[in-house]
Amino acid sequence: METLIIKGGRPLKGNVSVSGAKNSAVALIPAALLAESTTVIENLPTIRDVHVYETILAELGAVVERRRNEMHIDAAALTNIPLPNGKIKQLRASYYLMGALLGRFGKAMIGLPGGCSLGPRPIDQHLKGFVALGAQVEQREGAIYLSAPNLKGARIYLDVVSVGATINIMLAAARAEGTTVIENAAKEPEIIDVATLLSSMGARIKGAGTDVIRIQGTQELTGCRHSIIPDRIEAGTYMIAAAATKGHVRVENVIPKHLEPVTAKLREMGVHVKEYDEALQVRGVDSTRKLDIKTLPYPGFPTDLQQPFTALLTQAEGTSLVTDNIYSSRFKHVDELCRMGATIRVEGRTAVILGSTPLIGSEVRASDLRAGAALVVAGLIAEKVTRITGVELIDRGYENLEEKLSLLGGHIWRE
Ligand SMILES: CC(=O)N[C@H]1[C@@H](OP(=O)(O)OP(=O)(O)OC[C@H]2O[C@@H](n3ccc(=O)[nH]c3=O)[C@H](O)[C@@H]2O)O[C@H](CO)[C@@H](O)[C@@H]1O
Ligand SMILES: C=C(OP(=O)(O)O)C(=O)O
Repeated sequence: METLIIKGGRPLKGNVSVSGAKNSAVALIPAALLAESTTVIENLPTIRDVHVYETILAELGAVVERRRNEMHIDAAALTNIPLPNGKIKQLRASYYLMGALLGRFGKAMIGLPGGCSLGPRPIDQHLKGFVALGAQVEQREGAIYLSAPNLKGARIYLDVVSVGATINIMLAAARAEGTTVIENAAKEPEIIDVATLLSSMGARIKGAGTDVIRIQGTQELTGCRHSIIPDRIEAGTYMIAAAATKGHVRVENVIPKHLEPVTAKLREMGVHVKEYDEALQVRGVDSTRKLDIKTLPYPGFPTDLQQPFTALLTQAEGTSLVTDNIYSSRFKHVDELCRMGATIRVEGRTAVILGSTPLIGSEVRASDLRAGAALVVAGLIAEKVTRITGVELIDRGYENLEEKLSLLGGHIWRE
């Protein structure tokens, strides 16, 4: 079992470069299976979710080659074997194999996905979309069976704004006959990234990034080359860590627009944030003001940064409120932060965080990916040594976390 060890109390200083986005990578890899020729994905982060996907692709018969941060995927000889469980359960985004295999073969059998446990995470909107495209859907013994000899474009209104359902429907629709219209679609930058790849492969997609997306499908998708957008959640985590340690950090290789909600909230606290074309510079201050945060679908404040931000708010002056409107129980980090001396109580979907609280290094466990990020931020602030277990969950989404933080002067290592 690996442990992350952090000796806190050192301000982070210097430059850090952000990797490609996890939530794009895990959608672009299955999207590549829609073509019968080679797709090259650049700026791929070296994270566990990508590694698990690589092994699933090998099981399916795709020829996968890794060259540094590139993945070459030749899906010409792909086979449509059932994927009931195992690797499928190790990540949330395995659900994209439903849309990809349905599009490519007209049928698929996939186990229910895993991913971070944040409260109920149904996939009813994904399935509603597949049914609208003409698929028969059956759920039994923990797996989904999909079959659609002829996928046909349709108008689909999502009852819930869902990143996964929007992308999954786009994948299947890219090879459907005719036009699909997704209404009340999610607008996250990762959706635009997937639309860009599918367009380069030959589908015609309009409206990605708005709440109405039109996809004109084709059977003629071909491989292409695509570079992944920067990971706004990784970038936000370094911005929060810089503010929390009262450091001075330039976060490079970012799209500042994608981080507007984080920049706005840091500025509201009194933290200095400067925007450049492809970088954000964060300078922490001695005293910060309390805040209220409400998570929302993009362009609102991202739920994936609510947990690390909570660690920062233990240092603000006054009592802050963090409400998660996306997930009902994304608060498993709270008990661990309290173990480190924080005073936080959870009332329904809201964490009430008492500020100006010194944190003391302790033995804590990352229950999920961003809970882990919250504990890393807390460990960087805390007096004495913090030992974090559950590191494999942090590895799902952060490339070279200790190296990047060490280069910024953080005292962090893995045992
Ligand atoms: C791999 C990936 O990209 N993961 C991201 C994706 O997860 P994921 O795609 O799973 O999240 P969704 O956007 O689908 O979920 C948003 C909300 O809709 C609900 N819902 C979703 C689908 C559905 O069929 N029915 C339903 O009720 C969910 O329970 C949740 O309350 O977006 C989340 C919200 O920004 C992020 O936290 C995750 O990091
Ligand atoms: C919740 C997350 O990931 P996933 O949906 O892959 O579990 C996340 O990246 O914070």
